[in-house]
Amino acid sequence: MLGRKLVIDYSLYLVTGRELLPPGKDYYESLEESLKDGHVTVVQLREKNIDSGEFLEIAEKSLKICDKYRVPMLINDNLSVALALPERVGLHIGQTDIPVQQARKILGPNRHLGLSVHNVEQAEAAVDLDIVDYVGVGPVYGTKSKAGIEEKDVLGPRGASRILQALEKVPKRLPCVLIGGLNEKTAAGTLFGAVCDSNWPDGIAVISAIVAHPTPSVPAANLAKIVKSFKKAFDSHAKEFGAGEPPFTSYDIEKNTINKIAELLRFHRASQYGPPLIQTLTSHVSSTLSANIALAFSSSPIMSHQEAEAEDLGKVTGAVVLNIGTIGDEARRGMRAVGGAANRGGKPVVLDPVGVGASSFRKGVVEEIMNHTQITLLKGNAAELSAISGLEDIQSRGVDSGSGTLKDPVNLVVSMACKEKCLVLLTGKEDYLSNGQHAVKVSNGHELLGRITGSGCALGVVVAASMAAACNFTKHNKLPTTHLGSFMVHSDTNWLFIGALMGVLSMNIASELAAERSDVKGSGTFIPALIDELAAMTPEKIVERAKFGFV
Ligand SMILES: Nc1ncnc2c1ncn2[C@@H]1O[C@H](COP(=O)(O)OP(=O)(O)OP(=O)(O)O)[C@@H](O)[C@H]1O
Ligand SMILES: Cc1ncsc1CCO
Repeated sequence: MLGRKLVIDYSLYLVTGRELLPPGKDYYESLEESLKDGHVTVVQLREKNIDSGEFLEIAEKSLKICDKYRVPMLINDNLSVALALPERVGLHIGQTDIPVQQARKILGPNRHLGLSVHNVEQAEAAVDLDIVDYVGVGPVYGTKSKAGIEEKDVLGPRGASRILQALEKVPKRLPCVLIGGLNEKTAAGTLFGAVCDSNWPDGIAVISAIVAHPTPSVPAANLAKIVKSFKKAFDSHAKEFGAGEPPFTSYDIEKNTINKIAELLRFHRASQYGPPLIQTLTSHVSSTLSANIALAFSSSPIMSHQEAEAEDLGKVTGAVVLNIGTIGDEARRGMRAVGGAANRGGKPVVLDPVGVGASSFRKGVVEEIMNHTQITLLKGNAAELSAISGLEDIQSRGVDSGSGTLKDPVNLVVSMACKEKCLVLLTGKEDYLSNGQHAVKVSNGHELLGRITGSGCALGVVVAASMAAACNFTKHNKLPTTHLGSFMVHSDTNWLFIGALMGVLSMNIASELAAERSDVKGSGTFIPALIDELAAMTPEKIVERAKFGFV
């Protein structure tokens, strides 16, 4: 690598866009307001359709403002404008601009040079060349400032994460900035979502969220806070566990687990917060059973998938379930709105990717959901989780567990939890739950659960209700938490994990008690008995019957 002088903090990278200014707003005034509080860490001047003379004039005036606030400046595309400015002004180029090797040759070794990359191949090429100082990775979402972006080119956090993985190969880390559609709503989930095995984004590049705002210092401060929280949570976590591990601080999760579960169920049953509202977007097959199961488990179901009411409901929900069982266009749109509202409110989100391995349509839907929403818990049977993880040892033919057995279920849940940065619950005869550091195996349950339709879907609702209870519990006991999208980093113990485990145990122990009843003759009579036994579930029954262990 060449020794360059300028060291840039990429945390909040402002890209200018005079065409996006609110009516009547002066460009220089907007730039000064954006920088004055010290939140923006670097500025890129982006000017389209003007000649170099005018660009240089704007750049010279902009540089005065940047210098005043000690913020480094970069020029977009225009090599001659960059060269006409002092060497401390860098250049950012795209894939269709002057080839990067030539740009470096002309700029010399010391001028800062950035490159946009849109896919893994371009990222690998940038790494191999070893002549740029950082890359911009995007577009993460479709954006107003770059018309003509097609859906297929939009990376989403998961696509960005794949590019970060490719960048990781460089001996000296190549910094990277996420760009495209980032704003106060998308920033946190995107930063976390783009983290891969041992690489992470250095910051976010923002255009319209700042430039189009009448008071740009406000979004600048909010966005800087989000990046700072990400870095704080992520850095301390990464030091301890490595970049790809999810940011949970559950060091003492194995201690007194059963007592914690009992304490949480006691709190949930008597909660002064009232039954948590569980918004469930689910199949028409599972809807009624899931709603009754939620009621039996001291929760309040609402089975709405309407986009139009997502924001209103988001203010009052305790948790949401996104179940793709019989998903159509309306629910697909609804999931985007409901998932976004839940993430912004810090509410747990359960994803049930029903039958995901059965069709490419379902695969696409799940990929889409995981891109627009930060999932708190991913729940699936062996075929479903294998399909998502890319394992091919189990072929999915439908929506039920079937007879698939996995060679290494513990490794599957642990690695998926690390990769997807969420809790992962694998269901079947035995259930496995992991947060990426710990994995627990639950052996409770009854085979009748496998002989009724929608038991897995209903379990998703019970787990969501249990995690909503965990959130109320931490709030009630004033346990310190950090809200970052739907991530909740608990400094004491991971109550979301405890909550999810409480849900799994409650449902499975209820199934055993139901199956033992003399009035249960088969799967038909089992369903009402299961609802009754879940309603009658107590901390004592869980303590007495729970069969689980850390594996
Ligand atoms: N043979 C079994 N023995 C014990 N418990 C079981 C058995 N089969 C399923 N279960 C339990 O049933 C619940 C649902 O898991 P399952 O894997 O059947 O979900 P699913 O395939 O998603 O179901 P569905 O698609 O019908 O909703 C889990 O709690 C699981 O432990
Ligand atoms: C049978 C069935 N078909 C689509 S969803 C569903 C319920 C189990 O998930």
